Amino acid sequence: MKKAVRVVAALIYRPGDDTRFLVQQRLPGGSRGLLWEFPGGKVEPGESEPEALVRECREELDVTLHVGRQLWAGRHEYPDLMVDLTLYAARLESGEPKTLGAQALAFLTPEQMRTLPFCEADLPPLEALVAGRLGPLR
Ligand SMILES: Nc1nc2c([nH]c(=O)n2[C@@H]2O[C@H](COP(=O)(O)OP(=O)(O)OP(=O)(O)O)[C@@H](O)[C@H]2O)c(=O)[nH]1
Repeated sequence: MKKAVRVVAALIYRPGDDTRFLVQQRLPGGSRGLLWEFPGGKVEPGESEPEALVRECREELDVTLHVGRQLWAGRHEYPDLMVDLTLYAARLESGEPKTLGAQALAFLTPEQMRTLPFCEADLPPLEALVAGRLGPLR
């Protein structure tokens, strides 16, 4: 059976600017290398989704988040992996994002994001974001 992973990701905005969100480009070489995605990662056993998000973003970006509403959840089947992806809104509480685990980082509008090659699992929430269908961030 194909491996299934629970992945949590965040639509991260800076306090006072909820028009741009942080996206990252994956490192080259690995699965989905150089594609763009929302920061986050796999949920570890015993962890809540918000806890996993806070941990991943501390490890990968060296920032502290305040995790808010769940915005979207869905499943995507890749050739190698089944991903159960949940997307949360999150406010950047402290720290300036660093490229510790990514090729590149950018704060972009949804329209700008759409011009980049994103991981396939992110396309439905990205379209919903562009269409204003994800609802309020808070
Ligand atoms: N963080 C994150 N992962 C995503 C997104 N969309 C998506 O398909 N994924 C996939 O979810 C999986 C888990 O994410 P990860 O960041 O922990 O995976 P990884 O391959 O870098 O970690 P690993 O080397 O420990 O396996 C990856 O296969 C990744 O491609 C997204 O928006 N954010």
